[in-house]
Amino acid sequence: MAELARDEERDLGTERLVTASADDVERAAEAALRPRRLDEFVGQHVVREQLSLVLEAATSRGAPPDHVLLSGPPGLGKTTLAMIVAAELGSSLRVTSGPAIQHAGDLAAVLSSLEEGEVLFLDEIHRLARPAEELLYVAMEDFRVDVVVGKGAGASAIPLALPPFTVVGATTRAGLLPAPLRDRFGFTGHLDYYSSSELEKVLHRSARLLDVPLAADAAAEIARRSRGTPRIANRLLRRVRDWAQVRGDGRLDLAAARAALEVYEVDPIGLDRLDRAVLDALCRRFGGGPVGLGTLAMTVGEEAETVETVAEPYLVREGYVARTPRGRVATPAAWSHLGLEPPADQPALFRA
Ligand SMILES: Nc1ncnc2c1ncn2[C@@H]1O[C@H](COP(=O)(O)OP(=O)(O)OP(=O)(O)O)[C@@H](O)[C@H]1O
Repeated sequence: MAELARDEERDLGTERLVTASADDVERAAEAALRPRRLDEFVGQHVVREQLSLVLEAATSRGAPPDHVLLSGPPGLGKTTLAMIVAAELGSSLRVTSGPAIQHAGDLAAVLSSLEEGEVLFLDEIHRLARPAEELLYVAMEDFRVDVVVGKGAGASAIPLALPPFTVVGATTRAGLLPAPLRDRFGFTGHLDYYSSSELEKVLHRSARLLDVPLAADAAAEIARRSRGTPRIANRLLRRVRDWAQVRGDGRLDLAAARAALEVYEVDPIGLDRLDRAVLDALCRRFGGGPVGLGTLAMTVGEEAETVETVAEPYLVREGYVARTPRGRVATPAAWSHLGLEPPADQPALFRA
């Protein structure tokens, strides 16, 4: 069920400007903006410092580092960091993902083709099938895969030694990883949402790479609307660039940023049309709630899953909506964002 929700989020999310996930076309556009080395990677100071120690120590020992697990929401830089790990080690990166591996044999084929010191990036590692997961434990710990030959009672396993390599696993749901798999990672880093000033740095760096003039106040405006996520910041930057080229004078200043983001219906705190429709329904139609998810979804003309997986996570994270056992409730921040006064009989939960 959790997986269904995740897929739903991906399918529906790609149509939104403020989604944290990306489709293949966008990933191609992103490639040009990826930091290549650890010192270009903005923010995440703790993970960066810890990872840099792991990598430097391994390099000075002349041996591959411990396996690395990166967890955190989409769009915060897990893939970028995996690429950086390979670059810092001066080795090549092989990329696959949990859903791409249908059978244990697929993973055995990837593992047995690895060369010494290579980095294997396993995205969405929490979605590996159980038999593949078990094969991975052994490969990570003993650098060995057991190749099964024959079928049924006559089947036997032939151990195949692997050269030392490093797995970089990425997951948006570390909690779903079984403990034995989690334990195989010598280093685990959790990526968190970025501050506005970190996102401004990301934006200035991207603007330099795209060769567009980005004013400081425009960068601050875009950063504020980017939901703490570099992927969203870079996407909004590209839309502001479009506006400046077509409707403006090519400069990405504050007026251009505001005008472009108004066209794309991304409001001053990064809410889009659906987010605002949810808040609006909660406050104006249901007096702040509590209201059930199904009713709320029907009111905004969306499926319940869409409201739950696409709009709600950010609204809840930012404190505009609370989920209570009796239903969804608008917080005082939601009322004030809509420019409305909360009614005197607001749920007890939020009365001063
Ligand atoms: N710390 C950072 N500094 C600069 N740019 C960043 C940083 N983190 C991410 N980005 C940019 O954001 C985009 C998305 O990053 P990335 O693909 O690494 O995210 P992800 O966490 O792997 O997402 P997903 O879980 O969807 O695969 C990239 O284009 C990258 O350039």
